Amino acid sequence: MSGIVVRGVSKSFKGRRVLDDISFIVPPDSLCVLCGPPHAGKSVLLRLLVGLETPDAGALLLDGLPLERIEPGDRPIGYVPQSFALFPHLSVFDNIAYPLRMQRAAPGEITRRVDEAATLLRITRLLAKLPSQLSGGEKQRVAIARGMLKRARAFVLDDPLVGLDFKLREALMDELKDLRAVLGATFLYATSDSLEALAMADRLLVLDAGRLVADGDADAVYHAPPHLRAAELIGFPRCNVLPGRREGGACVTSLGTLPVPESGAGDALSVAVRPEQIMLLPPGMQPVRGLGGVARVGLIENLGAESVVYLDVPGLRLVAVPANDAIAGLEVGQEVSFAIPSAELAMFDTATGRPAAGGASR
Ligand SMILES: Nc1ncnc2c1ncn2[C@@H]1O[C@H](COP(=O)(O)OP(=O)(O)OP(=O)(O)O)[C@@H](O)[C@H]1O
Repeated sequence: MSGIVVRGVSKSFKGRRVLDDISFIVPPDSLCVLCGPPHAGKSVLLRLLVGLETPDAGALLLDGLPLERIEPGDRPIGYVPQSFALFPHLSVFDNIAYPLRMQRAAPGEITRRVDEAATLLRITRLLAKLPSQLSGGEKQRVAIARGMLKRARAFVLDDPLVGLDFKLREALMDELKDLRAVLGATFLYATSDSLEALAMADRLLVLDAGRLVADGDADAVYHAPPHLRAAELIGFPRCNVLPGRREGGACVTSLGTLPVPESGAGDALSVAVRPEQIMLLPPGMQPVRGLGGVARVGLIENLGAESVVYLDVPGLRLVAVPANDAIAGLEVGQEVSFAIPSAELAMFDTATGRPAAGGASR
């Protein structure tokens, strides 16, 4: 099997399991994003691939080759670590050249390869500068160039855009996607930012507390999350989670009742409601089917292209991103009717986080 294969990998530190039986494949020549909150285990997983840590169990393969048989320094994997720690006393050229010097490459080759990487990352004009003379974004480009220098079939990038302002991140995201295509390489890219993950990913892996809770096409993970934690972790503004309980063939929530078929799921259920699934209704109109009710507008955040509206209902604050024409004239404190069509809602067994089979989820 080509690409990166992670099979049944577990890792503990001092008896505390930080990766629990992780399996996935990054197909060759694709960009796969590993997304998860801080401490999920993303860095540890990438460090296992490059050989900075050793797994307790499981196998890691690249293009069919078991990585444990290859010395860490010889693995054909480029690595952009999270803390890119450039040497402050070395020029940009020497920082990028450092791994090649360690490999005792010939001076001519070093110059050629550094120039090549600098051209790709558009930092040629910075080569003579010291890190202290660079902006945050420029430092990041230098770190990426250094990671890309290796003749590698795969690259792992650990949250390479963390801490940059949004505009720069957007630009670098596009550049990294182009760069991957130019290199024709396999990328595994870790981030804790779910919007970055959705923007970057061909394929999306969601890691939560050392467990893989989603693995699939980014769009599918967003619209039909395979686990409650994936619904909660992917998307901004955050997904609303409505507590419910099974009563016969129904899931009863404080906003109404949904049909739920018999399954192995427990009686405590959670309904995931994306902010854009909440519809504000014109005055006097009541929801016909699905969930809904009357809420007081708690807060309106204008994000430019869209507005986030916080709706207070007894015991619950819902986050909504209504259609633009629905919010015209809306004011804080006002009462509004809202509806949540049931057809697109995902429902989960609260105890396990797994989909409550069938139900209203797609
Ligand atoms: N060498 C180590 N010794 C002990 N614990 C470690 C070690 N490396 C990582 N951990 C622990 O493993 C867990 C996962 O860490 P990891 O750095 O992989 O998280 P992460 O998902 O990359 O988070 P972040 O987004 O904050 O970088 C954390 O609880 C961390 O403290």
